[in-house]
Amino acid sequence: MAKRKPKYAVDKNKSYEAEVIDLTYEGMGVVKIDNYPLFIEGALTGENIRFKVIKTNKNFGYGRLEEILTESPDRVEIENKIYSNTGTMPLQHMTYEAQLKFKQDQVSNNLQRTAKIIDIPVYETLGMDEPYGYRNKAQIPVQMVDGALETGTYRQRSHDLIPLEDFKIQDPEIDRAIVIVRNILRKYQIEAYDEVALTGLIRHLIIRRGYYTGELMVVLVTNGSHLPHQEEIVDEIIEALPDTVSVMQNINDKNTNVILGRKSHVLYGEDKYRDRLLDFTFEISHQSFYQVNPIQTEKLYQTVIDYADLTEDDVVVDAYCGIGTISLALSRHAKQVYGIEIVEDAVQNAERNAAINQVDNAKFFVGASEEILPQWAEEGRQVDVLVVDPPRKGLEEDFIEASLIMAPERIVYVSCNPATLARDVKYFTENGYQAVKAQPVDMFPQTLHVESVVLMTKE
Ligand SMILES: C[S@@+](CC[C@H](N)C(=O)[O-])C[C@H]1O[C@@H](n2cnc3c(N)ncnc32)[C@H](O)[C@@H]1O
Repeated sequence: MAKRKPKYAVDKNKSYEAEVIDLTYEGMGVVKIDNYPLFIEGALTGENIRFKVIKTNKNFGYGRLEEILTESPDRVEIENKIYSNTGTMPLQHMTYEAQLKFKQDQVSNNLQRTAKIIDIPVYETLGMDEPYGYRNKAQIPVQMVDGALETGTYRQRSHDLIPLEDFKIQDPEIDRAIVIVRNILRKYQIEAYDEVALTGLIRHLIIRRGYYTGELMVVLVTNGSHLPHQEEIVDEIIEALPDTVSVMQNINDKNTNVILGRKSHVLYGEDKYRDRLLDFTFEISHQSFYQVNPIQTEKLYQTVIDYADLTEDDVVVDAYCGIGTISLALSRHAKQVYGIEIVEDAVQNAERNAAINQVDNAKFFVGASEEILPQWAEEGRQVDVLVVDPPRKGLEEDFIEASLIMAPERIVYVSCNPATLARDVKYFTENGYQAVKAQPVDMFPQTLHVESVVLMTKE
């Protein structure tokens, strides 16, 4: 007997009208038809809309926005629709004030509503005066389009390249550099990699730029080691972009979505460029993490310094320290800082950064924080302030357990994911800590990413 289709409150491909009652963490408008929730991209809270149902699941569905019947005051006109196809600026239809509020709500919803940490104040998001042109790093896919090597960005949820020269949220000097390198590669008839046929050479172009130094690093990610006309290409890059201090080739010959391969070598200069933050100079190698929004990074780090509230007798652990940026910023206020970082290149940068900034009270350790901290706890090491800045998945239980044994007076948690932040803060608050305050910082305007800092103290 044929299976009967399940019946939902709505029918697929039919249009409905409803009021948008909320936004999801992915920025989609939420409507309800007979209590059945549907998510609609591009709709804003408070708007009355007409939408067509495009997908139905057991507990919720998705709709496509057809018409906005009454518009939210938070809506701004999108000048160029191309960015709606790229997905690089998913909040571009919202005023910047509304974006900041959306991010504050993400942090407070996760901490207060989901994790039930109700007494923590979540402050207004620290925003930018000019929320465009901020990214100091571009990782640009390269493809052949109509016979020409093109740089741009993928169409949303695909690997089809949309050629683009103005990325809006990147440093305009980086946009300019991408076009220059693209034209040089075209001149020497270098083929882009084809990920279906597995032929061709150039996969990605990575450009990083020091905001305060202007120094440029250019990385050509190639499928194979031989780069025809290597010398001419490198010479032309340096001539056209005289601020270039490093040209690297990274070889990635695997059939994978991962951008960087394991092997790299220097084609010009050294494997590093420099930038400055809070009066420190940092050397950054191509494998190392470095915050992408320099103006906001200084606000983020200043919040960490304020929340850490150090005295000159304090010993600090900066876990997930990258190239030692937070460690050095805190070293001025502490007796000793210990950084932990899993990427070896980043630790080498951190050590060198301590040396070039004449910091002699910061030491760095290569390894997983969830392995190193438990060792330190077992050795009975003392720590007064613990700073953590983990990747999106948050902290491992072994790490939290070790922190509880070491029992620092203050824990400053820097997070790029409010959901794992709330999960981890809850764990701490159930084990002898209280959450004191939370400060969202907008590191990624026009996008859904939410960064925040939380202070916890020992009860
Ligand atoms: C969000 S970044 C923060 C880096 C640094 N605090 C900063 O502001 O530039 C997270 C860092 O954690 C490192 N990392 C990832 N997993 C790790 C682990 N298990 N143990 C130690 N470091 C890790 C990454 O390589 C990266 O440098």
